[in-house]
Amino acid sequence: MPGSIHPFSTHSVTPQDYNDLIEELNRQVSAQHPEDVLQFCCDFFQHKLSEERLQNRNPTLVPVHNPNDVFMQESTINTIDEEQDSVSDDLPNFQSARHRNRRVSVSAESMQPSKLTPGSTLHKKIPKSEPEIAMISQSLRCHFLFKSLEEDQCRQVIDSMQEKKFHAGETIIEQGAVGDFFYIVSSGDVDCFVNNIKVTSYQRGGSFGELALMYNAPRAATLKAISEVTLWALDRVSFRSILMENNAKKRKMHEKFLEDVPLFKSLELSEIHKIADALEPVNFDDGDIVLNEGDIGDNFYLIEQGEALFYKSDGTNQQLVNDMKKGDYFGELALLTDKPRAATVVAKGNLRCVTLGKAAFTRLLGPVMDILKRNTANYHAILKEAQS
Ligand SMILES: Nc1ncnc2c1ncn2[C@@H]1O[C@@H]2COP(=O)(O)O[C@H]2[C@H]1O
Repeated sequence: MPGSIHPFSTHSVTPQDYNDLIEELNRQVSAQHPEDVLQFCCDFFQHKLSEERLQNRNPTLVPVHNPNDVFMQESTINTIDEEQDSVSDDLPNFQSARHRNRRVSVSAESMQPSKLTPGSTLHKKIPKSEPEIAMISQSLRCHFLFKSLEEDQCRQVIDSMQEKKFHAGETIIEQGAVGDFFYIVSSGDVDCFVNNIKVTSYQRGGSFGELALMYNAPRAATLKAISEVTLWALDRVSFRSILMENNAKKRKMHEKFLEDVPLFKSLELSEIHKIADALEPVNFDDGDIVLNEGDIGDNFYLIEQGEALFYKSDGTNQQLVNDMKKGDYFGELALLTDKPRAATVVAKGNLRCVTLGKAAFTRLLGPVMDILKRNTANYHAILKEAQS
């Protein structure tokens, strides 16, 4: 616009403004002691830039945020048609990742739920049949990310989901691409490949595509339709606006505890965060059976509070073989070996645990798998001793 000052030009920032910014940054760095100072500074300025752009209603392109962005500001990814766009090619995480039929622009927009007013475009209501609503609702209830949502948040997720159809052979998600949607399968079969190796498949009620949206990471796997497929898709903006605040609370709650768990001492903070996100709390009263010897194993447990007793059957009696306390873990043996549970676990007093399902256990505990395997040798020794 001739004669007008660009709202983000240096003209709008006085030397005093600049000094104030630097001082604020210094204060935050001193208060929060970030592990990655450069990333922290980068997030700080991105946050400021996004705020200013929002105020000026000029959502131009900004870089993608760090998954651990403490400023709770998220970039909004809009998928737009190839022929329409004005796209940034300098998105650090996603430079080479471009979807086949879509191009991706990243614009500054607040993801804080408090800033999303009802009736805004983010709170859309896409009509669905009752059976589809029931199916989506059931699928969400089984998903670690959505399980703890309030009823109205769940409803928002369901309302926001849009139908997408794919033909047999079509790629739904490409490994390395930018994350744009989280999906629930309505009908058809979908195969999942990591580095061209099939790792799993999904049918009606199955869901995928959450990782890239949660962590601003490139897609971790390729998903292909192997029949005619209909999916319900939750766009990135809705996903983050509904889920992330909820998740931040959960992360805060478990983070401190996880950092003190000896097994996780070697992990990076970002790895701890991912584990915290996937945890599900479970409580037991005195004498409750947590799991039974001989059962199929489907969960890994960490003791957050209380004590657990381990019993092994000698054919007629139950023998006490071990006990565990806060920070200890159990349940990994059956997951590592695909064998039935090797002992019965009983709560002594009130027992509070957090659990990881098998898929999350395999995906997230890769970095400590060697330690887990090494430690199973101790169990074998304990169990042998108890049986002799
Ligand atoms: N072994 C696996 N590794 C990575 N992603 C997986 C795996 N199994 C299933 N997936 C899903 O495949 C999705 C690919 O996109 P995302 O990375 O967003 O989220 C990923 C998960 O939902």
